[in-house]
Amino acid sequence: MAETSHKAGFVSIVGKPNVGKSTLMNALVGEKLSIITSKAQTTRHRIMGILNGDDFQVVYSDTPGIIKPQYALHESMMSFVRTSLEDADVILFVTDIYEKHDEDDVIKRLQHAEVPILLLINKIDQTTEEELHEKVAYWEEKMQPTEILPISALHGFGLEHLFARLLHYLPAHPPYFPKDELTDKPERFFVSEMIREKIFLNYKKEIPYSCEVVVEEFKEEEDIIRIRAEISVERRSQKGIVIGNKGEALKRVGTQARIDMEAFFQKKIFLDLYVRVNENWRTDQKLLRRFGYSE
Ligand SMILES: Nc1nc2c(ncn2[C@@H]2O[C@H](COP(=O)(O)OP(=O)(O)OP(=O)(O)O)[C@@H](O)[C@H]2O)c(=O)[nH]1
Repeated sequence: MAETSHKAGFVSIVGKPNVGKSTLMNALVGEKLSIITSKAQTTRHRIMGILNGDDFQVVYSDTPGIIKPQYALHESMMSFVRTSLEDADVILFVTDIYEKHDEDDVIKRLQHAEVPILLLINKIDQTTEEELHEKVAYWEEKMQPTEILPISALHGFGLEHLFARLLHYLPAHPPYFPKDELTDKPERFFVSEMIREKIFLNYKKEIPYSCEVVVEEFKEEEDIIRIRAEISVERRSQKGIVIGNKGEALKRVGTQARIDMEAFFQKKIFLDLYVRVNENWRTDQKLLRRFGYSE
């Protein structure tokens, strides 16, 4: 294979919260790298998912949903989106059939992009043809993207065509990463994300947004991985809720996360979970840095 016939590039997946960005990246990469829940703002980091072929390498970036920042954590989440847009060779702007037409803030960010923008209308499994036509017409007028593609990330509709169009726009370039690499994130990152996903699934209201997970210990032995992770909450009252009556709630989170980890690492997992109060960590720059919210 001649080096020049190889295509490689960075593809940024951006859009509002909950439109299906993580579902799309996982479907395109063929691995569950990004956690998915029905709650908005599940993704807090930029997560790269790399898809390798003989003559291509697509480096996808899943990013946090675009919001107006309300505290330091949000500022940091939005800085991940900004750098991801700056690096992009192709932008996948994901919207869905439910998104309200108030996206001017997002559109302003994309207006200066000098790379192709593929606008994806997701969740078409839940709409009618007529509604879809309306959405397409709306976006054509509002944003004039390079292409508009209707998809269903969850059901895999339209993804083959999307991939073909992506490859078309990808520049000729040698691979950026070794061909056996799947992501830029270390194992510990995925461990903390699996725990965070279970927190999102098991608690209500502000609790998921007030929790952060740090893996304090990750010890791989021959037949077992021993993991110790700490869940930070913002207030004492939240600690009680996360632990639950006789520790039952925390135990449930641990059990569910362990099952996912055993599937991911193909190894037995011993998981030890602690809860600690780190007051106002979402606004504390030092703690945010410790939790990995800086580039
Ligand atoms: N019906 C339907 N639901 C979908 C589709 N794609 C994603 N979803 C659902 O939409 C919800 C949000 O999906 P995510 O992939 O977490 O969305 P996101 O844009 O990454 O969300 P943030 O982390 O908030 O930015 C989940 O409940 C998904 O199962 C789709 O094609 N059809």
